[in-house]
Amino acid sequence: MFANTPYISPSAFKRPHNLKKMSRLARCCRWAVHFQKLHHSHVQTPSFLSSFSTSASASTPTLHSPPPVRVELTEYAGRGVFASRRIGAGELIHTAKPIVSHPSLFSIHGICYLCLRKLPNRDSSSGASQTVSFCSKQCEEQSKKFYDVEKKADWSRLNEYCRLQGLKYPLLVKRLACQVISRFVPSDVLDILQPEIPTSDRINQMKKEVALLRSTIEDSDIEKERMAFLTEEWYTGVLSRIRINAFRIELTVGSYEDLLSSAAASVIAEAAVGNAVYVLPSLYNHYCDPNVNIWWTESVDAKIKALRDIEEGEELRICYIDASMEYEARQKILYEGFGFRCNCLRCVSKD
Ligand SMILES: C[S@@+](CC[C@H](N)C(=O)[O-])C[C@H]1O[C@@H](n2cnc3c(N)ncnc32)[C@H](O)[C@@H]1O
Repeated sequence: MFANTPYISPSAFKRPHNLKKMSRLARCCRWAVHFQKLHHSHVQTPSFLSSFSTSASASTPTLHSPPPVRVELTEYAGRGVFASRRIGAGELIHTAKPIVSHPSLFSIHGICYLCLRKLPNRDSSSGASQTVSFCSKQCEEQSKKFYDVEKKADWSRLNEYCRLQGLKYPLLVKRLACQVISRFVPSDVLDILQPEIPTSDRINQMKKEVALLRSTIEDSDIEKERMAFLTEEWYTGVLSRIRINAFRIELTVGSYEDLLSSAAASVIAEAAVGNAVYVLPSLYNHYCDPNVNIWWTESVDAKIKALRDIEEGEELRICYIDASMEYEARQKILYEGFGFRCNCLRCVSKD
């Protein structure tokens, strides 16, 4: 299983030339240590750690070969993902399972509560009295631990808060908190990801949210000591990482019926079925003319595919936003959402 985690180049650990490099190095070392801690942890190993798979051709993924990538420090953006061999256009580079996922409140009754797969004959927008469902015994089994915790509490206040404010990430934190309480993942599972630096407004908002989350869990019969991790510091750290690293999951259309319902959903609300955070996909940097693409077909399991031929040693980059947007709009969203100004060739030529 550990063999399937991406390779970190030893050169990333050698002869730092200056302090900036040393601090980047320290972050990279912490990341490697986290992988080891997770691997040796007595906590049940979550499925995302064994999820990397790759293939020589997109149609025949093999489960146990490591992906043809390595994680290294870049000159401009902390860590990045690089090709460890030549990769052909169209090749499925790897797949990934999420650390944490949650359906959007709009889709919640029409999709599997764990893998976000569409449930047959379900109208996603129907009544709030409906309970959530799983698409298979396997998803039900995998969710059992955190769902047993979740079922003990009344989440209506948190759901209402998210609905009114148009927020989705507190739902991911709620799910993660239930996973930690049920000992499905350690409380520091997201620490390997880069956090955003929150503004003071955001910090105040997060203080309110953690109070809401704590009081909801306190009102259930979960033992106090199992929620000791749930502090303002934990919530802020987790949400700051989710904000930079969460993916909005839009399933690619499979049938004519799917096409109609996704068209309807995009008019009524939005086409995303939910949000999720992964490990390896979160290490890809952004480029406005990307060489790889991340996409979802029937479930939350992500697929990373080469958009063109990639040489060994080339950095693999995805586009975080809608690449068809104009230069100014792209710069604004990247700066406000991800905290950086893009210097890619398209942006330099203001394309
Ligand atoms: C999802 S993380 C990507 C992995 C990250 N480099 C790391 O070390 O964990 C997104 C963050 O990486 C940095 N980043 C990604 N693409 C960038 C780019 N094209 N230029 C500058 N910074 C970038 C930004 O700080 C951004 O908020």
